[in-house]
Amino acid sequence: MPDTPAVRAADLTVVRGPRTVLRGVDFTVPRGQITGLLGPSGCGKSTLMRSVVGTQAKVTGTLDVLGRPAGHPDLRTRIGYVTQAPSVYDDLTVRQNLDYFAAILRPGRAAADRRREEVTRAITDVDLTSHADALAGNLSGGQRSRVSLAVALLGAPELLVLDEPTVGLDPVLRRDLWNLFHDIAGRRGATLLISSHVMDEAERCHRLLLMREGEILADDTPDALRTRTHSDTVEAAFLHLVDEAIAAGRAKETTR
Ligand SMILES: Nc1ncnc2c1ncn2[C@@H]1O[C@H](COP(=O)(O)OP(=O)(O)OP(=O)(O)O)[C@@H](O)[C@H]1O
Repeated sequence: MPDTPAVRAADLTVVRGPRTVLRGVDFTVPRGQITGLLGPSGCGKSTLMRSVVGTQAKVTGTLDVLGRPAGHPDLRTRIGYVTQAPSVYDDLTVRQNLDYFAAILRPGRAAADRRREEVTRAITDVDLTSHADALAGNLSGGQRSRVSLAVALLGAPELLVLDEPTVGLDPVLRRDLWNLFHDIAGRRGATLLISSHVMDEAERCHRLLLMREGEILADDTPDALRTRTHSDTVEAAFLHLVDEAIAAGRAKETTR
C-alpha cells in the first residue's frame, strides 16, 4: 500500500469537554515527507496529533493511518510519538531510559545485539552521546526532550508524530534537529508530522497544514502557499489566509 497516504482524514471531528476542538477537517499526510502542522496556541494541533496516534477520545469521521483506522493495535510499533511533556525516567541514565523502552519494543535475549545497536544509534541521532551515562533528571529541558525523541526513534517507525519538538532549543540544536528530520525522511523513507507555532520552521517542511480555531486553512507546499497568496514568507501567507477566513466568516454572518 505504498501509494496510500500515511494519514488520510475526512470530516474529522473531535469533541473535548464542552468544546468541538476539530471541526470536520479533511487533510492528507503524504508518505516519506515532512508535513508541518502550524497554527496558534490552542488551535487544535495536539488534539489532531493525539487523534492520529490513537490516544484521543471522541473522534468521529474518517481517520486512516498507514492503511489502518487510527488506534488499530497493528499501528503501535509503526508510529513514534513525542508529546510536549518529555516522558523520561529521571532516576535512570539516558542509555538506561532507552534500554528500558527498547526492551518493551523488542523483547527477548535473542534481540539483545539489535537493541544495543538501536539504542546507540538513537542516542547518536539526537546528539546525546556525551551525556549517555548522565541521569535524565540532571539534564536540561532541551536535552530531556531529545531523550524523548530518541525513544520515539527506536525501532525505526514508519510515521513519527512530533509535538513541538524544538520548543526551548537553541538555534544550533534546532538546525541540527531539522537536519535529522530531513535525514529520517530522505534516507529512511519515514513520514514525519511535526507541529510548531514558529513560522520560520514552516519553510523547512515539504508540506504544511495551516490550522486556526479547529479548522485547516491550507494543505499545501510552502511554495504553493506563498505563490497563491502573493507572499514572501509562509508567515505572511498564513496571515493572508487568516484575514480571508475572517472576511469569509463576516460575509456569511451578513447573508444570514
Ligand atoms: N480536556 C479538555 N477539555 C476541554 N477543552 C480542552 C481540553 N483539552 C484541550 N482543550 C481545548 O482544546 C483546544 C485545542 O487544544 P490543543 O492542545 O489541541 O491545542 P494546540 O494547538 O496543540 O495548542 P498548543 O500549541 O498551546 O499546545 C484548546 O482550546 C484547549 O483549551
